[in-house]
Amino acid sequence: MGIIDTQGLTKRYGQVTALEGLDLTIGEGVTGLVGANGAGKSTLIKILLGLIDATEGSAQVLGHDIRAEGDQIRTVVGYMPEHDCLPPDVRAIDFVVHMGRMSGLPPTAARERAADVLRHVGLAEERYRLMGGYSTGMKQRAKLAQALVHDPRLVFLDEPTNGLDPAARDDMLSLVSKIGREFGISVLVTSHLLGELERVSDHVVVLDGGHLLRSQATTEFTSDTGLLLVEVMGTGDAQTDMGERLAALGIPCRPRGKLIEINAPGRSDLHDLIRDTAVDAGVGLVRLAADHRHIEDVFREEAGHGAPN
Ligand SMILES: Nc1ncnc2c1ncn2[C@@H]1O[C@H](COP(=O)(O)OP(=O)(O)OP(=O)(O)O)[C@@H](O)[C@H]1O
Repeated sequence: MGIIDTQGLTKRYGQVTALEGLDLTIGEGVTGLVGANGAGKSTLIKILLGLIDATEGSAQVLGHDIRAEGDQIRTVVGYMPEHDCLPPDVRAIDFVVHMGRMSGLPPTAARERAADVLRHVGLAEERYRLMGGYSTGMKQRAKLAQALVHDPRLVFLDEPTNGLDPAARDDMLSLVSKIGREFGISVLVTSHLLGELERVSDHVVVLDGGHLLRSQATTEFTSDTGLLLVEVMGTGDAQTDMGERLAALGIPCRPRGKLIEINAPGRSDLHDLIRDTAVDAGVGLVRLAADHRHIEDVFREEAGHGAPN
């Protein structure tokens, strides 16, 4: 049994089928739930929280049945909704304390936990400001803090990077990773950007038009390509010099950006050869690493076109 299990889960909104016969098992750790806009990600989360009813099928969250035990589920699960839900004329500290109280924490514990989680998400001093004046990144952090205040075993984070610039996006993904690895809370995190969650997820679930397309460990997506990537540094055109020397030794290689891509799988002496060649050429070896595929590459190869995006 996983922390989330679904059997034949189906949701129809009138004529629209948002989820179709979903059979899914999700284990502990960080799971990325990816799919294009409208794939059914938010619908799945809302059904698992008991906020909306499934049309057909059944599901359990941490062993609790979603239809009969919604209250128990909400005491052990946190939820960061996709859309802005923060009252603008309330301070973050008061809001998060209130959410803690709503989840059953006594007043003192709620105040302590609220201060703790706001600090963890990077809103230390700012917690005394009204949330109406917050940037998008700060609002996302406040939403995340309220999802964590009652110390849940599992959190649902719906598009936590939405509307963030690249730096804030990176910060949010690091926070997601920290929740999973340092705090030991299991995470189900959604994104419509297929590759975005690769860095932080142990497992990836892909939805497409309400159907389950894949459910796999991230490492299975990002398998070794058999190629080696080398980066060198030196005076003049160190990359070309190194490439020409390797080619002269019969090593198939070509430039890839500022890297040299080497395609010689199965040569056991390759690492030594590259190191010796760098020494002979008088260049510094900055990087020598196996090349891994990215989740987007897997879909591009399989589908012959772009993956859900
Ligand atoms: N309340 C509703 N009434 C009617 N249709 C809905 C409702 N909520 C969602 N839908 C439809 O159900 C489908 C799945 O929507 P859902 O919001 O679950 O997808 P999503 O993967 O979360 O997409 P997004 O990233 O855009 O939020 C879409 O076709 C959407 O238009």
